[in-house]
Amino acid sequence: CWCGSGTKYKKCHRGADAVEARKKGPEVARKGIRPGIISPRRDVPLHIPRPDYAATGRPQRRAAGSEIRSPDVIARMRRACKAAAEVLQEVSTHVRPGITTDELDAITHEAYIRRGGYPSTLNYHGFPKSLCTSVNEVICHGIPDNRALEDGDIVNLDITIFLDGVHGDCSGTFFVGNVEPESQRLVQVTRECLDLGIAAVKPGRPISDIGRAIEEHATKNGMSVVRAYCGHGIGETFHTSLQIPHYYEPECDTVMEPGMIFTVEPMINQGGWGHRTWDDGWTAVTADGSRSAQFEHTLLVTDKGADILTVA
Ligand SMILES: O=C(NO)c1ccnc2c1ccn2Cc1ccccc1
Ligand SMILES: [Co+2]
Ligand SMILES: [Co+2]
Ligand SMILES: [Co+2]
Repeated sequence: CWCGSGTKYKKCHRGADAVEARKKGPEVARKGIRPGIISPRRDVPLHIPRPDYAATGRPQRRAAGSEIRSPDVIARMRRACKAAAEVLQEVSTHVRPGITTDELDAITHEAYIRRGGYPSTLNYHGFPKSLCTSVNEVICHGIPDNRALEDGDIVNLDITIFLDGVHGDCSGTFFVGNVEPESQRLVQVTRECLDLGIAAVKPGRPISDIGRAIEEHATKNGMSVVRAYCGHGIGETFHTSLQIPHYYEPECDTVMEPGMIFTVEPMINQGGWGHRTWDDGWTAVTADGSRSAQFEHTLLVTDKGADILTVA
């Protein structure tokens, strides 16, 4: 299934997810149409090295390899992840009521290129922009468009840079102007979920420890964990076959080992965990219209725990 856990369809969250969304009936379906307009794709100067899929949109299928990264890849990942964190920091300073998500995309696009990097999401499976901007009930993969951010919104900016042959991936959820307390609490709990998930990273322990720590904290606070999108192995490819569920999935029993590099990127909903996808094929929204927040880091497993790489 989607998260690679091999769970049978009837048990897998995607099956339950689809059933849940159908139960919601037409009022959810109507929301599937994008309100904004997407601008033409931005160019990347030819001197910028680009990933294999930049021209075709399709990443080369590679056999599942070792998840243990070489010292050379680790060194390059440290630089790419630092650059990603710097870009996130820089772009977040532009978040305010009135700016459009497309303008944020343009700022991000230039910030990557200024650092000699390629926007990893651009044309990744055909994704049309250099940044994901997920506003309010959008869970992830929001496409920048001419929608202006409004006072009271929350917006996740998901940054991934391809630099020196490797990908650095991080995201944060930011307040637009004055945000009401319930949404502030959602963002706070989501940041705590990321911190607790990373604290659970220990060599010798199974990957499922991460989702257990996150799900416990989210549900304790009356919130839910999105099940359809996971963290992932990352390095010379944007995604590897390693999946990191943010809910407790005992079947995800891969043992964490020093040298592994993956993201933890919990998406936490105010209401139920169900999602649906807009008709653009990318934008994921909560099935019940409640708000969703996300934070993401790329981290290296060390013999003591986790070394967070996406720090500016
Ligand atoms: O790890 C990610 N973000 O942290 C991540 C994972 C997979 N696809 C991604 C991202 C970001 C952007 N896309 C592009 C896209 C491709 C196909 C379907 C939907 C979106
Ligand atoms: Co699944
Ligand atoms: Co990301
Ligand atoms: Co990611």
